[in-house]
Amino acid sequence: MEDPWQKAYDFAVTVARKAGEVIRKAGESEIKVSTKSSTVDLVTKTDERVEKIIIGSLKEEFGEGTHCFIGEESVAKGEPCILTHKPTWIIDPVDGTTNFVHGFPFVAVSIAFAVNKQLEFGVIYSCLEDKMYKARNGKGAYCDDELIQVSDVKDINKSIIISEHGTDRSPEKVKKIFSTMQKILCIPVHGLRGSGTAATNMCLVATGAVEAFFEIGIHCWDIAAGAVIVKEAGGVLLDVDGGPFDLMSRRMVSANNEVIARRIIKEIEIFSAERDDDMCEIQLE
Ligand SMILES: O=P(O)(O)O[C@H]1[C@H](O)[C@@H](O)[C@H](O)[C@H](O)[C@@H]1O
Ligand SMILES: [Mg+2]
Repeated sequence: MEDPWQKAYDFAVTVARKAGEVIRKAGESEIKVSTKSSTVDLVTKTDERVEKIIIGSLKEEFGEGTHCFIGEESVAKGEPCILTHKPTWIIDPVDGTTNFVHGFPFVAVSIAFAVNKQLEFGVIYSCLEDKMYKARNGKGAYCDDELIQVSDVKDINKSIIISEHGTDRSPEKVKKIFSTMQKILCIPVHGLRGSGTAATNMCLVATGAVEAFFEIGIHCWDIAAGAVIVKEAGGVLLDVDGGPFDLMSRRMVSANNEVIARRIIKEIEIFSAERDDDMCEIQLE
């Protein structure tokens, strides 16, 4: 049967590579930082420029009317962040902006595509490592055309777990984040890690380099592509309270299997994060 989204998938890979080249070549002035709101959420000219390139290319190829776009920088400028039944591109032009600014070598372009509120495919280009991760619903996950698979570790004591601190520095949230990390470290696990980009972290789960990655406070554009890649590599996605994964909830556990995911969930101290789709006042559907 003909796949209606094959062209979109191939195009996403091409656009992600093109965006990654722009990031790699960014000059001094394009790395200059401004800070969003009261957090330490950094943004550079490159974030904005790359998002324009990606959305511009997609609009040119697929038309503005039929496809919708949720992009980190567009939402920051007031565009709606609502997932409707329409074909929707979910884009993080530079995942790991803080890394990018500091020259810490993990920066990713993340592009996902959803139809009828279901994720159809995800593409993550880890542009400084030059690794292209991609997955389509029901068709497996790949890194540079090689099939990837999550680890088969079921014993939490033999695991490496990734967690991030996010960008919110309110003391009560930071306290909960570190308390959770302490509890997980002392289970004990082999180690705790963090690459500074949710997209790359999810690729590390998908390749079996780590057993799990969880975070509260991430956004749909950080994790949409990674969600398809983890699932297609044989992993699981859950909410931090053990319920079903919700892309717009700003919280997620991704893991190699449910045993590991649920063991971590037991230790997570949950704090509130405003939903992505509550950030917008206009409801489109
Ligand atoms: O803002 P960008 O796109 O760089 O993304 C975020 C990361 O992906 C998070 O895991 C991470 O914890 C931070 O919140 C970071 O901001
Ligand atoms: Mg991001």
